[in-house]
Amino acid sequence: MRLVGLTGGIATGKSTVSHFLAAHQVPIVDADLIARDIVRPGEVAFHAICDAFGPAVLDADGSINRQRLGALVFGNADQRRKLNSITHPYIRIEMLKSVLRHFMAGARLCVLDTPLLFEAGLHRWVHAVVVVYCPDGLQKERLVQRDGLSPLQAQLRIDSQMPIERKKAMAHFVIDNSSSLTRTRTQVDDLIDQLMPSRWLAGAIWGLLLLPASSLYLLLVVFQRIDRWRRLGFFGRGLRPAGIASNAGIRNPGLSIVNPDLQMHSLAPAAGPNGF
Ligand SMILES: CC(C)(COP(=O)(O)OP(=O)(O)OC[C@H]1O[C@@H](n2cnc3c(N)ncnc32)[C@H](O)[C@@H]1O)[C@@H](O)C(=O)NCCC(=O)NCCS
Ligand SMILES: Nc1ncnc2c1ncn2[C@@H]1O[C@H](COP(=O)(O)OP(=O)(O)OP(=O)(O)O)[C@@H](O)[C@H]1O
Repeated sequence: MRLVGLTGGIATGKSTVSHFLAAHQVPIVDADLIARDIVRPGEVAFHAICDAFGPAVLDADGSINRQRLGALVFGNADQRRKLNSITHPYIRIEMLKSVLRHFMAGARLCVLDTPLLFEAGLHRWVHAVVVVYCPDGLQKERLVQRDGLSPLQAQLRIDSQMPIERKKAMAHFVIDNSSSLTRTRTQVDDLIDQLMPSRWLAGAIWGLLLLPASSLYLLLVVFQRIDRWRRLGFFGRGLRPAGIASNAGIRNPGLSIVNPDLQMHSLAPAAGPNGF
């Protein structure tokens, strides 16, 4: 299977290109979707985010308010680094699991749709990098229009990433998405012709790597299950979920948190003097 990294700047058109790729039955591993899954209440990164950012980033129903967390991290490099250091390890593991699943299912090509491919160093792990490009003026215009942001908010998001011109210079392939969707689709069709490995090559690699790939997949699943049990305290006292251990206000009895995972742990034995 050939692994391709698809990246670009925010709102330069990665999802648009992914959509065209998916129409060719190419499997897509979407880092933004994974990033959303792992921060749902009770999921792996949720407690760590509560711990690091406090109750200000929670909604009344106990879920993370993405708009507020976004306002904190876009425009503040330290806060962004803090959020990335929590989420990125989990995103990487989920991406790897997803890649392995597509490999085991016999996919010949798999695309990692990852806005921060270069920033996170993931470009080193793929066969080729495709950058979806449009000039930054147009990027900002599309971002403002799509997300209803002010020009300043849009600029802060754009400035949180490596400049699109630099990404373009580092790409193996560039898809210019600054004109019509039809032109973009034509470029995607050409790209697939160039990137799709032959059946015999993909089949030979599949035969060779199926056993190690499935073993690695199984290991990751077991590792994650044990980690979850450990965090839930199934091994003796265990580790308290991060959000509860802090003095960031999560234990404030006046705060309405309906996540059962959190409630269960708020009944855990009293913490030591430093909260642990
Ligand atoms: C900050 C958050 C809460 C904002 O959520 P929101 O729903 O407003 O945006 P969404 O998740 O749809 O992301 C939109 C775009 O913002 C850009 N973006 C997201 N996170 C980051 C980041 N940490 N640094 C730079 N750009 C980012 C990407 O281009 C992404 O496509 C959210 O993006 C998040 O949890 N980010 C951290 C995880 C991450 O790095 N995600 C990117 C995938 S690797
Ligand atoms: N060729 C095009 N012509 C006009 N509008 C476009 C074109 N390509 C994308 N758009 C619009 O630009 C916006 C951004 O595109 P898209 O959502 O695909 O970007 P993205 O890179 O996936 O964004 P993000 O980084 O936030 O995930 C969308 O509203 C989309 O409809």
